Amino acid sequence: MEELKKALNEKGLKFSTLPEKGRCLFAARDFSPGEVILSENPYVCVPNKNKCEWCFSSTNLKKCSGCRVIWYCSSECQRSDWKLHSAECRVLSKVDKQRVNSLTPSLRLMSKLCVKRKLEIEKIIAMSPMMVDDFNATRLSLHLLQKVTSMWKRWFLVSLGSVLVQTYAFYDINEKQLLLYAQMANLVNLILPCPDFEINVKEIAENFSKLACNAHTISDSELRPHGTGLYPFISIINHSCLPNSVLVFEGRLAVVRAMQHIPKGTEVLISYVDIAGSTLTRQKALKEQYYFTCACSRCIKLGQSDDIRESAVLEGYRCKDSQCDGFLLRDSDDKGFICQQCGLLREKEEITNITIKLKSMSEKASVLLSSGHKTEAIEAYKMIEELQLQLYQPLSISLMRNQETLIKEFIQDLTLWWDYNIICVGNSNGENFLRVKLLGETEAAVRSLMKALDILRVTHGTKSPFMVELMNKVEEARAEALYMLHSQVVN
Ligand SMILES: C[S@@+](CC[C@H](N)C(=O)[O-])C[C@H]1O[C@@H](n2cnc3c(N)ncnc32)[C@H](O)[C@@H]1O
Repeated sequence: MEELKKALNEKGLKFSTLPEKGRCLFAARDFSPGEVILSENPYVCVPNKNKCEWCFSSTNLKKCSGCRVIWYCSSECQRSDWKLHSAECRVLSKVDKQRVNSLTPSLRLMSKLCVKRKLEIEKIIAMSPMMVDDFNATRLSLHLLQKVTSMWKRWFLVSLGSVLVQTYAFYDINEKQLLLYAQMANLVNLILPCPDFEINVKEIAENFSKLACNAHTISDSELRPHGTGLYPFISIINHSCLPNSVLVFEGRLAVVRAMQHIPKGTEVLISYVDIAGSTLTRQKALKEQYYFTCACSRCIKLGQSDDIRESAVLEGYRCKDSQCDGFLLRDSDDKGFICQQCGLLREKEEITNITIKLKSMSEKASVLLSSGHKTEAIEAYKMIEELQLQLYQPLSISLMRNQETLIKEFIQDLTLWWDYNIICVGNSNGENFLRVKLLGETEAAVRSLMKALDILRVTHGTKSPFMVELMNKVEEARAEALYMLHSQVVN
């Protein structure tokens, strides 16, 4: 613990604990917007399936010739990973070929964790200042963890009797979760039968519980997930729905940057969930995955008029009268939703019909996209957008997500770039990314582009390869837009 405190102190940070949150990270000096608060390589990480173990690339992949389980895109990546993989390779090479496909990323993360701890304990590699024991397990589950061993035995017996589903119903949600961890621990035991490693099912089940609220999804600058990692220092940072910092990834390196001025003595806070959601949606997500009720300044407004309005705008329906911009609330007779501005009722039946239609259209669009029918998929997403505009508020999250999918497809096809010729900033999970919107005005496009870049400079810095490439592209786009503007004036 002393070593941890010292390491944090050197970074201008202070470790503390609060009764309602557990461990916390405080600023021990002022941080300015865009400044890196903490950057950390993972203690262990695994890529999603079919990606390079080291850099997460999905091209030029070759299987490790030792275990024939994991992939590398180059010999440099293989060399960089060898210290840890050489031990894991021995374990993985003994996995029954039939069972290789059962090695999900979370099982692999667990096996890597076991391997790394063994190497540290045997002093083959240096001990990290923070071990996995330091991670918190979900608070609610802590007292239940003692039950895990007996539970997994019970699960094993019950599953033999093929009545697992009925038995699950006896437990509350947290016990259910724990049973799942025990089940996964048992799987690790079955899949990795290795005499080198004594697998302690209880310890592994505990570690799964710790991973659930401490592991981070490693995503790229466009928020595409590539893997999962454990970052001991970063896992001390608590959540707020109004965060002062943001977590981004540069490859496998996790970087926390200040999004605003953070005065000395302030708690460093990031968002664990999509902050674009309504208070109820955010709280549900936090409760399900992290087992706590957020009491940030946004959440304490739950049920107040401002919060009700915000939720209705983000997740509610629009007025039947297309000229009215009022928000709708459920009427007391449960016939539908009433516009709070003009009093018009939007019937439940109409809403249900559009919702069913949207669901079926979205399923079809997603099948078209995943099967490579890009043009048809884009047309389908445009039709979804039209229907969503009839149902939802203009700032609706569902609408924003659909536009995000459309934009990603357009961006990949640069010939369509200028059809969607304005760029603005979207926000998801507290991280900023570029969004292109159908507005069609070059001057406004350039203004939005520069605004987007200003925000991204704060969240992503200026030196990462993503930002360097982006700034060059933006400069090109700006020059082209100015040329277009100039041509319009001349003609
Ligand atoms: C990644 S850990 C953060 C560090 C944690 N406080 C600890 O003691 O290790 C996530 C856990 O911290 C707690 N937590 C995070 N943010 C919180 C908040 N705003 N209010 C209460 N608990 C919080 C929850 O128990 C959550 O499952």
